[in-house]
Amino acid sequence: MNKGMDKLAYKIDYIDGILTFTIDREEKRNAVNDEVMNGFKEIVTTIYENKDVRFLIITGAGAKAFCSGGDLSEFHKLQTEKDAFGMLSKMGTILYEIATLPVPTIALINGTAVGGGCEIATACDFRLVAKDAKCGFIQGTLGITSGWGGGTYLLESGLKQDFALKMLVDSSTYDADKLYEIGWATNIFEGSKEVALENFIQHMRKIHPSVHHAYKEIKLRSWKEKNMFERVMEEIKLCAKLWESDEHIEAVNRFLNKSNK
Ligand SMILES: CC[C@@H](C(=O)O)C(=O)SCCNC(=O)CCNC(=O)[C@H](O)C(C)(C)COP(=O)(O)OP(=O)(O)OC[C@H]1O[C@@H](n2cnc3c(N)ncnc32)[C@H](O)[C@@H]1OP(=O)(O)O
Repeated sequence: MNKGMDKLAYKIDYIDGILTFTIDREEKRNAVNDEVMNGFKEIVTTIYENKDVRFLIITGAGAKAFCSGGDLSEFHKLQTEKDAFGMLSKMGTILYEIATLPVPTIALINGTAVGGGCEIATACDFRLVAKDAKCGFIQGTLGITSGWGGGTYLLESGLKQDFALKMLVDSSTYDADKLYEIGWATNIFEGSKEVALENFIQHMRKIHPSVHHAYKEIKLRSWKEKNMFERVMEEIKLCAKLWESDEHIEAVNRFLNKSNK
């Protein structure tokens, strides 16, 4: 790192066909700011330009959090529905691009995944969840709904409809065992996340990439038929409307004031 320069908010590693994107803001529980969004955009471009990439892994730095959602201190400055829609639709579009990549995507959930963090994980094809991690669509506690399209991915994820909708309306966190029981977690792991990942992909690795691309195409064809992108954008509009509400503004102020004490 150059002297005087801030460290990047994310890391991108590439080893042997595996591209790993790590949100690197441990001190903010890996909250997504504008720089992280741009990093996500960068990996989408990298994957389309580099045919050697076979898997995308998304994870968070440290052991505490996978991702705590949008950076409340940064995005709280957005005051109008229009401004909120600008930020939400930027990330929502990037997340849709990630969700529609031709390679398998894996959320390696090393710790808490809440709010937008839970949306990022839900947009991935698979979720490997650390035994002590808690995850949830907690947006309701802030007086808003999921704002990056995660509600739509969840409702299309094949989870029993009542479980999926309950996760959204509950707005609370679930532990790893419960997440596995309802089908949101693909696997639960204890110990090293790298080992958990290796165990998970060891069979997939032996399969030719064209087979993976074909299966993703089948999945994504059905999404296109269901107008997923349009539905994601409608979801984002609903969140942008609630963004201006007193309830949202007060809830975020409460969180930020508590954190600053
Ligand atoms: C905007 C998009 C929207 C969507 O579309 O879904 C959302 O994502 S809304 C949801 C936003 N996320 C949250 O409401 C989660 C807020 N964070 C927490 O509830 C907790 O921090 C935690 C994730 C459960 C972790 O708790 P803990 O381990 O006890 O850590 P602290 O609470 O002490 O936090 C440490 C440090 O990190 C800062 N922090 C945490 N999350 C965020 C965040 N989302 N944005 C900005 N900053 C965040 C927190 O303020 C602390 O900072 P300092 O006080 O400076 O140490």
